[in-house]
Amino acid sequence: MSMIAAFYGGKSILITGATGFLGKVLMEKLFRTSPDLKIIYILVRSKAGQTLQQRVFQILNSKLFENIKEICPNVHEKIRPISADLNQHDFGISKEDMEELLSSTNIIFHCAATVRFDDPLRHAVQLNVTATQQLLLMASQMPKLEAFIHLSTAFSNCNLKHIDEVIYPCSVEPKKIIDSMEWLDDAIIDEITPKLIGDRPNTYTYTKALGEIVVQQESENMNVAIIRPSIVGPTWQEPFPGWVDNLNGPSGIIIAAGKGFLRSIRATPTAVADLIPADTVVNLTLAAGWYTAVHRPKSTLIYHCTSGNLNPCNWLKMGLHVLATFEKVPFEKAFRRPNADFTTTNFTTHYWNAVSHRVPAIIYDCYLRLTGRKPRVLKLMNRLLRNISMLEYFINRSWEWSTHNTEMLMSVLSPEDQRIFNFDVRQLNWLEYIENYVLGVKKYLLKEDMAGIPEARQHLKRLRNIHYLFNIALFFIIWRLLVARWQMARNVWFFIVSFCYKFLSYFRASSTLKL
Ligand SMILES: CCCCCCCCCCCCCCCCCCCCCCCCCC(=O)SCCNC(=O)CCNC(=O)[C@H](O)C(C)(C)COP(=O)(O)OP(=O)(O)OC[C@H]1O[C@@H](n2cnc3c(N)ncnc32)[C@H](O)[C@@H]1OP(=O)(O)O
Ligand SMILES: NC(=O)C1=CN([C@@H]2O[C@H](COP(=O)(O)OP(=O)(O)OC[C@H]3O[C@@H](n4cnc5c(N)ncnc54)[C@H](OP(=O)(O)O)[C@@H]3O)[C@@H](O)[C@H]2O)C=CC1
Repeated sequence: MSMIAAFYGGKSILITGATGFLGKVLMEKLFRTSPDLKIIYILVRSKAGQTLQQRVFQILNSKLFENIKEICPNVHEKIRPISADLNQHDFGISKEDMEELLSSTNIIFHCAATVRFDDPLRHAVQLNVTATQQLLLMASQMPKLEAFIHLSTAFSNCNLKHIDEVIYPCSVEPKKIIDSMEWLDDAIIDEITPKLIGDRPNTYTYTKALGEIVVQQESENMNVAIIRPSIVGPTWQEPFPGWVDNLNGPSGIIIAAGKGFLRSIRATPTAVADLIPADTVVNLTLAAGWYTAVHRPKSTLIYHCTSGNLNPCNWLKMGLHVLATFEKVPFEKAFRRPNADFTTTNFTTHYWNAVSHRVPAIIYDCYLRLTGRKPRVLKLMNRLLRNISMLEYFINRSWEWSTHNTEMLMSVLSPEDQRIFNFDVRQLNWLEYIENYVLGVKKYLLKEDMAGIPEARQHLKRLRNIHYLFNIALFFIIWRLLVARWQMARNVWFFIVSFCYKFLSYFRASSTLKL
C-alpha cells in the first residue's frame, strides 16, 4: 500500500493555479492515485468568456484526464471550483466559500503565479509575492491545515552559480516592496525595477525569490515546504509521455524551429539544459506534501527538482535530437525546412538573424503582397526574435543546484512509493524524452494529426526543391551582375569555361582512343 496515496485519501485539498500546466498534472495524479480523497478546492477566475464550470468541464474532458472518469467516477463532485482572483483583496472569494475553505482545508498546493518574464514589477509582485502572503494569512486561520506546499522556481536565485536548498535574502525586504507598490506610480516603478532586480534577468525570478522569503517569514507554526523546479518540460511517463499544453520554456522554440521559422539561436551548446518533466515535479510535490504533514520537519525544507546534477543533458544534445525527430515526425505546413544551428557571438547572431530570419521573411511578405494578401511574416519574425532574446539568459549559463533534501526524501519513501511517486531523474532517457517532447508538441499543442505526416513530408520536399531553384536563380543573377560589371569576374569566367572545354575535349579524345 502506498503511504503517500493513503495519506491524501479523505483529505480536503486546496490548489491555486489548478488551471495551469503543473496544476492540471497535479490534480490528475491526485485523482488517479487517491480517488478516495474528499475534495479538491481550486481557486479559479473566469477567463476568455468562460465561466468557472466551463473551465473545469474543459479540463476534465481533456486528453490528460481521459482515464480519470473510470478511476474516480464521481470526479465532478470531488472538484469544487471557487471563484477567486489572486489580484484582488481576499482574492474576491465570497464569505461562504471562504468559511468553507478555512474550516475544511487540510493541504494547500500553491502553484498560481505569473511566469511571464516581461511582466511589470507591480503585477509580478502582486501575484508572486502579495498573493502568497495573503494565502499564508488564510492558511494560518485553517485549524485543520497539515501542510502548505509552495511552488517556486530553481531560478529564483539565478544570480548565483551554486544554489543550495536554502532561502537567500534579497537587498530589500519583501514587505517594503509590497508596501511601496501601493503608493509608487507606474513610471517610478519602471525606473527602479532594474535597480531592484539587480543581476537577475527579469521580474519573474526576482518576485519568486521575494515570494520564498515571504513564505519563510509568514509561516510560523505551519508545516511548509518549497519546491524549486527548473525548466518544466512535458510529462515523462504519466499519465502518458509528452503531454504539454503551453508555449513556455523550450516548447515555443521547438515549434518555431519545426515550422522552419527559427534557423539559429544564441545558445551555449555545452551549457546544461536543466529540463525536468512535469510528472516528476508533481511526484516530488506530492511526496513533499506527505513528508511535511507527517514528519513535520522543524524548519521549512526546500526541494530542488532539477536534472543537471543527477542526469545532465546539454543544449547541443537536445537541439540535435529535436532536429533528428523533425525528420521522423515533421510538422505540417512548414515555412522552411527545419534546419537550425547555435550561434555563440553577437556578430554571428546578428548576421544569421538578418540572413536567415529577416531576409526570408521580407521575401515571403513580398510574395504575400504580390498575391494580394496582407504581409505579416516580418512582424511575426521580429516578435519571435524578441521573445527568444528574453530566454537567452537561461540557455547560455549553467547552474549547480544541490539536491540533499530531494535525495533524503527519496530515501525515506517505501519501495512502492518510490515507484508510484517516482522523481528519480537518473532513470530518464533523454533521447526518448526529447522525441516524446517533439511528438507531444505536435499532437497536443499544434493539434496535428499523425495521419498528416506523409503530406508534411511532401511539403518539405517541395520546399527543398524551391530552395534549390532559388539558390540556382540567385547564383545566376549574381553571376550575371558580376560578369556584366567586373573585368576580373569575366576573366575568371573565361578561365572556368576554357578549363571545362579542355577537360571535356581531353575526355572525349581519350575515350575515342580506347575505342
Ligand atoms: C548543432 C545543432 C543545433 C540545433 C539547434 C536547434 C534549435 C531547435 C531546437 C530547440 C531546442 C533547443 C533550444 C531550447 C531553448 C529553450 C529555452 C528555454 C528557456 C526557458 C527558461 C525558463 C527558465 C525559468 C523557468 C521558470 O521558472 S518559469 C516558467 C517558464 N516561463 C516561461 O517560459 C515564460 C517565458 N515567456 C514569456 O515570458 C512570454 O511568452 C514572452 C517571451 C515575454 C513573450 O510574450 P508575448 O510576446 O506576449 O508572447 P506570448 O505570450 O508567448 O504569446 C505569443 C502568441 O502565442 C499565443 N499563445 C500563448 N500561449 C499559447 C497556448 N498555450 N496555446 C496557443 N497559443 C498560445 C498567444 O496567444 C500569442 O498569440 P497572439 O496574441 O500573437 O495571437
Ligand atoms: N513551467 C515551468 O517551467 C516552471 C514553473 N514553475 C512554477 O510552477 C508554478 C506553476 O507554473 P505553471 O503551471 O507552468 O504556470 P502556468 O502559467 O501554466 O499557470 C499559472 C496558473 O496561475 C493562475 N493564475 C495566474 N494569475 C491568477 C490570478 N490573478 N488569479 C487566479 N489564478 C491566477 C493561472 O490561472 P489562469 O488559467 O486563469 O490564467 C494558472 O492556473 C508557478 O509557481 C511557477 O513559478 C517553476 C519552475 C518552472
